Amino acid sequence: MPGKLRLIDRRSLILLLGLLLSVGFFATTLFGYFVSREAIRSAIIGQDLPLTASNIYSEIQKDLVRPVLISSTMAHDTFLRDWVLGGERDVRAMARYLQEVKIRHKAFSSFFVSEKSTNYYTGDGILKQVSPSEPRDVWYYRVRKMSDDYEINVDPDLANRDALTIFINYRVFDFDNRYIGATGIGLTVDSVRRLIREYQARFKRTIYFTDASGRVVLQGDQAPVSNLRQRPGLAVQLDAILKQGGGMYQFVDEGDNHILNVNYLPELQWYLFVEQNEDVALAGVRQTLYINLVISLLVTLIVTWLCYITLGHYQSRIEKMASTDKLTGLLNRHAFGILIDKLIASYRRNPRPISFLIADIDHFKAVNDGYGHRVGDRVLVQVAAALRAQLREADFAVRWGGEEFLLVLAGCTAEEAHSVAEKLRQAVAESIPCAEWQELRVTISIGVSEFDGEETPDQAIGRADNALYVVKQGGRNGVAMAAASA
Ligand SMILES: Nc1nc2c(ncn2[C@@H]2O[C@H](COP(=O)(O)OP(=O)(O)OP(=O)(O)O)[C@@H](O)[C@H]2O)c(=O)[nH]1
Repeated sequence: MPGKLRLIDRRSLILLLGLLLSVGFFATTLFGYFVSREAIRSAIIGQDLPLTASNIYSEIQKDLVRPVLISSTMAHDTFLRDWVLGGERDVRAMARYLQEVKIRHKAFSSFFVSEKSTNYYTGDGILKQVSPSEPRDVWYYRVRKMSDDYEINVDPDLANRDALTIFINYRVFDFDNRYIGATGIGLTVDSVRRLIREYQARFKRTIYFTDASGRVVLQGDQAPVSNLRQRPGLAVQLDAILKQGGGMYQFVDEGDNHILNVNYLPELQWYLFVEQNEDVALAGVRQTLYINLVISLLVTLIVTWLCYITLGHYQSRIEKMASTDKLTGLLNRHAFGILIDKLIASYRRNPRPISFLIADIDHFKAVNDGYGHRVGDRVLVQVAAALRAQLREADFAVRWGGEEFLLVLAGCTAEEAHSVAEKLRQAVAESIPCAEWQELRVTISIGVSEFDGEETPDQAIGRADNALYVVKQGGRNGVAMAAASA
């Protein structure tokens, strides 16, 4: 029973250790995760998105603001206005002018459309005449009516292969402020698109430009939608965002939280949207969290397993030390108490004979006195070894007293135990217990009893002891069977 109790103690200890380690690891891993998540979140809000926005902004300024200035210069150019007012006579002069502008500013095209003649002039001369019924000329009739000085028109139809083409359409007035046509240049915004693509690929950010209505006018490869009002999470706050003209926002789209940085570009009357899907940004830390949890679990399992093995090892060593006689290696009386209880319990369930042998070395005092205690000890060890040699698996031998031994033979009747005792007696008598003292011989006397099921084990051993006494009285070196219990 104490052994079982100790086992339960060991299991509880290991469970407690495992629990403590798991809770500790789990708490630190989770704490680390939340700290990293907050750090990433504040970096997205405080640095990443504003920085991306300002980089894109300066790139778009470089790509678009300059062309607006060029178009403005063209619209206010006295040559152009004088040439129109002079009756648009020398087409080649206008073509040269437009060609020059195009080459000097590396534009994709340069143009002037006259209100009076409806001619569409380019660097090559008259391209065509614009007409209100021609869908491709719709832009001109829009520009003609608009109140602003210019518009920026992203024209996908005129895309030059993969390159997106943008036209700056600038209204031209004569010196009396009468509308006389529209001029400007067409250009590609490849560098902006390249930058957008790069940011999107590297940081998994979505970048696009919208006009004041929320329509997407410029994007990398793909904007989430062509109009932001199609995104329910964003649509509800879109008007407020566009009205405020920029800031940091959040919205939920398809279950994911998105952080949004919006900037208004007054030069273009566009809004720059830089958006980060927070769940995508946190995928890395979340993966690290899972890996950490798995590592923590493995470490916990390994540590608890090692502790379980080590504790078991030391426990069995301590148990062995506590239950064994140091000199002979036989069991001591404490161990006997545990084992005999088990044996008797199994006898109660399934009665099988149990025999006891009490063996005592004859005249051992004389050995000690004659050869010294060291030799006496060696004799004890040798006799113990001879006893152990007779044991089967279910049997056990106990150092019962100084030079007295008890053998418990399970499944052995008194008759069988008697013959075992006789063999033992002979073996000891014939052995040389100490190699240094070849002439030294010892004998043993043995009393044998069989447990009758009615008595206690102590009583059966007492009967064997009485039989031993009889052998001693009879001259020693013999075996005697105990009398039946009274
Ligand atoms: N060397 C040694 N001697 C021991 C040990 N334990 C007990 N003894 C001695 O064993 C001797 C036992 O002597 P007695 O009880 O008189 O018995 P005996 O001399 O064997 O005589 P009988 O039993 O009558 O044959 C004592 O002198 C004890 O001191 C031990 O561990 N080592």
